[in-house]
Formats: sequence, structure tokens, C-alpha cells
Amino acid sequence: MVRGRISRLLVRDVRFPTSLEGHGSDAMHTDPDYSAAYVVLETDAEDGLRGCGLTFTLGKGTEVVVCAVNALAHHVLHKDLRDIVGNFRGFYRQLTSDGQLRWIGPEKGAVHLATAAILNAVWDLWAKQEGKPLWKLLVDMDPRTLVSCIDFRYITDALTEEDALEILQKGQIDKKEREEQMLTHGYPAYTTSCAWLGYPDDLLKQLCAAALKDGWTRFKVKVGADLQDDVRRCRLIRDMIGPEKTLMLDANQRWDVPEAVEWMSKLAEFKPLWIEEPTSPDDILGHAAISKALAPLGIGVATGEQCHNRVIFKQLLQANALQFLQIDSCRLGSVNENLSVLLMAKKFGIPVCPHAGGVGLCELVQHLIIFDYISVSASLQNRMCEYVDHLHEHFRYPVHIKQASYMPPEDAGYSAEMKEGSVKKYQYPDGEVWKKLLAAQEN
Ligand SMILES: C[C@H](O)[C@@H](O)CC(=O)C(=O)O
Ligand SMILES: [Mg+2]
Repeated sequence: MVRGRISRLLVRDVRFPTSLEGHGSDAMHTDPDYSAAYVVLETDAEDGLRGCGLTFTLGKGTEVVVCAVNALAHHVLHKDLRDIVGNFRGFYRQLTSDGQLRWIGPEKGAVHLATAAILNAVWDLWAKQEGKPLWKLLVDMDPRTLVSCIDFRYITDALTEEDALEILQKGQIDKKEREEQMLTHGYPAYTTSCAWLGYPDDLLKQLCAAALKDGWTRFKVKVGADLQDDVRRCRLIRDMIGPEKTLMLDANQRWDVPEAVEWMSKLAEFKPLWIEEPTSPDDILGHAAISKALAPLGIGVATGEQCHNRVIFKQLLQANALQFLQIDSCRLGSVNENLSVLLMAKKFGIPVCPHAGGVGLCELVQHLIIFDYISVSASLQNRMCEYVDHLHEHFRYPVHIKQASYMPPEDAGYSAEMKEGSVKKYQYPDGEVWKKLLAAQEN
């Protein structure tokens, strides 16, 4: 069924001026323009199917990632899709081991984001050719094939191929029931849309009231820039949602380790479930120290949206440094590397609560977490997937939220395909939106 040689790779720099209204703002990213390095793969198979993939970036960072995608393109061009997916572990390793590009990674930074964009497009194409949404392609795949997509290099001290196989084989039990449950009720979500750091209090109140009306029960608030502001905003949201609903806080790496502990002690009265990214995403022992200090206050540590690769996740797990693990469909090396992290999380008994939002992240990551529930974790305890209500209108197959849950996508593919009209309009710098904005800046 898998067919065709990759005949063309096209990558576009697509940016949305979200910073103009403070959407997506946090304590470190004060002017985020949600953007994507958007990849389209064409083949010589005469089925008209194209593989679409992206990685999430912010504004100017996109041009760097676009360059990296072009630099990696020769690995995928003229390859037979059968050869790629037939030896997916080998292909993943080929992309991440490019003798020259590896020097500016390895498996991190712009070159890894570019790897994710390309591989996301490959998975989209594969799922489209099989006529299934990606989550279903994964759910129906036999455990050995799933394991053959994973590069275990650097993680065998925490997860061996045999461990992975055992977890996936256990995951086959009652799989059909869990699939039915997902199709009926969806995967539980939380919203970050009400409380970006740049939003004034009036807007916070208005958005929170609307979210409560729509049935949301879990809310994330951005913190970390100013303690008095945080106290005021947390009080406002906690008063509106009441004591029973769930509140999470996100500092986006703003603090040093002792500062994180001290600051969170002051916010503990608002009963947050977790503090997300309290410090540098690379500081594994720092996260462990914060976890230990905040445990008596009933506050967990969540991190992952800027964890470069499976090695960082392995160490966070080994060091008891996190209580909630946040995979990201575009930061890690696509489905391949995310599979290894989902399996490690299962082995260490840590719940996965994916990072979404941005542009396209909700569309993609819903597939991974639905697969995780059906075939790996088999649990919804302490688990939820982030949702952000921005930019879905630019996708051909946007997410479908029902009663604060992600409903499993039905269309074939990885839901990454953008509307061509949107790509043209928001392409940087020559899309109509940017031409106007850039001209206005000059005057
Ligand atoms: C810059 C992004 O909007 C970031 O704040 C997202 C994030 O931390 C989250 O969704 O969590
Ligand atoms: Mg975050």
C-alpha cells in the first residue's frame, strides 16, 4: 500500500502576527508570533497525496529552521517511501546523524526542529496512503513494527527494546474498549487560552467566564514576571473557577532554582496542580530539587515543551525531576522519538500531559496522546492534553473539541495540512498580511 518516491520537498515560512494582541505571551516570550516551518512532500505516485508536516516556531526563528530543512532535504528526496518506513529506525538515524549537520545539534536546536518537520510530513503521507488518521495507524500497528520505528541509542539504560515490546504487548489488552471510549468521549483537555501573561484582567475575566460556560474545568495561568501580578491574577482565576476545578501555573523557565521554590511557596495558597518549566529546561537536577521542595505543598513539576530529545526526558525520569511529562509533537524528532518518550513515561509511571497550542501543535499532538491512552498508558488518571484556541481555522482538518475533550480525528493523515490560502496570505515576508504590516512599520 505504501508507494511512491519523494519527488519534491517544499518548505515555507508561515507566520501569524499573534504578538499584536498578546496571544501566546509568557514571562520569557513577550512577543510571540506563532509560526511554522511548513513542509510539503510530493511523490511520483499518481494518487495526488502529499505529506504535510510542520514544526512550531516563533517569528524570526522560522527562517533558521527553514534553512535547516533545506539542508536536510537531500536525505529524503528521491527516496522510496517504502524504504523509509520499512526501515524507519534507520531513516531516523540517517537524518539525525548527518555527518556535518549533526555538529549543530546533535538532536537539538534548529536542526532537530527541522528533522521533526520533515518526519511529521513523512508520517502524514504514510497515514494518508493507508487511509487512516495517524492515531489509528499507530493503534493498528503491531508492537514489533512500532518498536522498529524507535532509535534506542542513548536510552537503553532506561528502556530496552524488550521493555518497549512488553509494554506495547500489554497495551493490546482491552485496546478495543479504550478505542471505543475515545471515540465516544474523547481525550480530556485543559485550556491555556484565558490567561496569557500579556492579557489585561478584564480580558482574563471575560475569557474565563466564557470557558466555564463551555464546560472547561482545567485552566493554566502564565506566571513568573512579577509576583504581585501573579498573586492578583491567580486569585482572580481561582475565585472565578472555585476550589474544585484544576489550576496549573507556567513560568516558562523564568526562575533560578531557589527563586522558583520561594516564588511558588507564595502561590501555593491557590492550590496549583503543577508549576510548569520553573527553570532552565536543561537543568535536570534543578528540576529534581524543585520537585522535592514543592512536594510537601502538593505542587508537582511539569516540563517538556523545550526538552530537546529523549535523553533529557530519560534523565528527568531517572532523577525524579518531574511529576507530569509534557511531550511536544514538533520539538522531539516526530512520532519516532515521541514513541520512545511515551514508553519511558509508562515504564517510570509518570503521566504524560502533552504541550499543545502554538500553531498546529493541538492538531498533531492529539494523535499521539490518543494512541498513548489506547495502546500504552491505558489510564486517564492525572492526564490531560493542553488546548489553545488559536489559528485552527488555517488547517484543513482542525481539531474538534467536545465538552473540553479532544475528539479523535477521522480524516486520514496527521492533521498537519494547512489551507493553501492561509499559507499564501501569511507567508513571510511576501504574504499579503506581512506586506501590509511591514509597510506600516516602515512608515
Ligand atoms: C510562547 C508560547 O505561547 C508558550 O508560552 C506556550 C507554553 O508555554 C504553553 O502552552 O505551555
Ligand atoms: Mg508551557
